[in-house]
Amino acid sequence: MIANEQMVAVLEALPDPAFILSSSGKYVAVFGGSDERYYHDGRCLIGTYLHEVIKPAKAAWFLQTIDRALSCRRLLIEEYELSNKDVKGLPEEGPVAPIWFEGRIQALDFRVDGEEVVLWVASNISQRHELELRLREMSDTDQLTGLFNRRRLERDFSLHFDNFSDQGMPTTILMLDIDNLKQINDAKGHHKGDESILAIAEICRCEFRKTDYAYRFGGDEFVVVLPGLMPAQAMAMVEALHRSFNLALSALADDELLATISMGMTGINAGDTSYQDTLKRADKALYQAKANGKNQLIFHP
Ligand SMILES: Nc1nc2c(ncn2[C@@H]2O[C@H](COP(=O)(O)OP(=O)(O)OP(=O)(O)O)[C@@H](O)[C@H]2O)c(=O)[nH]1
Repeated sequence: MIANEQMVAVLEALPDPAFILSSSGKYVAVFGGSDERYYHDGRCLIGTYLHEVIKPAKAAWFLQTIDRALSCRRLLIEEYELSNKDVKGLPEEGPVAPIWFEGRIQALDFRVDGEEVVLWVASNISQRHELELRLREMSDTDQLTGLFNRRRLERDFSLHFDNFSDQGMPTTILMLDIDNLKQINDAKGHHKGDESILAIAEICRCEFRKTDYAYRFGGDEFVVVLPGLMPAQAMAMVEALHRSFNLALSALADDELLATISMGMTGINAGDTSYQDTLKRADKALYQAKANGKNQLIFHP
C-alpha cells in the first residue's frame, strides 16, 4: 500500500504536468512536469486564475474546454498552441516559437471549494507537430519544382468551388502543357527537359498575385488557379503570362528544338456540379490549343 506522502512523491515525479482546474478557471493544484526539457515548474500558478495569466481569447478557449469536459464527463483530447502572445506579461514578439500541447482533460468526481474540477494533463507535442507539418508539406509538394502537386490542387480547388457555390466568388483556371518536351528529352536528355519544367515553375512562383496558386499537375502539365477573377478580367494577365513563359522557354533553346506552351482557360460556371467539371473544361480547352497547332491560349467559356 502506498502511503499518502508517497503518492504525493509519485505525482510530483510525473513527467508531464497535471493541473486541477476549477470550472471558473482556478489552478487548484499542479503536479508533475518533472521533465525539465519541456516544462517549467508550474506550482507558482496554484491559486491563480486562467484569466490572470492567459490573455482573454485563449483563456476563453480553456474555460470552454473545461466546461465541455464537465458536461460530457468523458476524456477530451485537444491539441493547442501556446506562445508568448497568449501569456500575460510577456512581449508578443520574441524568439520563442509557439509550443504545441496535447491536453487530456477529464472531469473529476469531487468538488473543491464548492466548484466542479477537471484534471488537465498537458503534454508537449511540438516535435511531433513540426514533423506532421513537414510530412503534410512534403506530401503536398512536387519534388522537382517545389510547387504544390495534384493532391493539393484537388483539396484547394474543392474549397474554391465551395466559395463559388456559397458566395459567388469567381475563379479562373488555367491548364498548361509544355509543347515538344518529348523531343527535347529525346534529343538533349531529361536534364534539359527538366530545365523547361523548372522555368515554367519559376514564372508561376514570381509572376502571380499572393492569392494565386500554381500546381504541377503531372509530367509537363500545370494548373493555375486565379481566385476572385472572372476569365474576362484575367485575359490580359494570362496573355502576358503566355508571353513570359515563351520568353523563358526560348532562352533555353540552343538550336531549332524549341519548347513553347499551350494553355486552356476557363472559369467555374454556375452549371458545374463539382470542381472536376471545371477542370475537365480547362483540359478540353488545352486539348483544343494542342489540336490547333500548339503554342496558343484557348478560352472555353
Ligand atoms: N525532363 C522531364 N520530362 C518529363 C517529366 N515528366 C514528364 N516528362 C516528359 O514529358 C513528356 C510529356 O508527354 P507529351 O506531352 O506527349 O510530350 P510533348 O513532346 O510535350 O507533346 P506535346 O504536348 O503534344 O507537344 C513525356 O515525354 C515525358 O517523359 C520530368 O519531370 N522531366
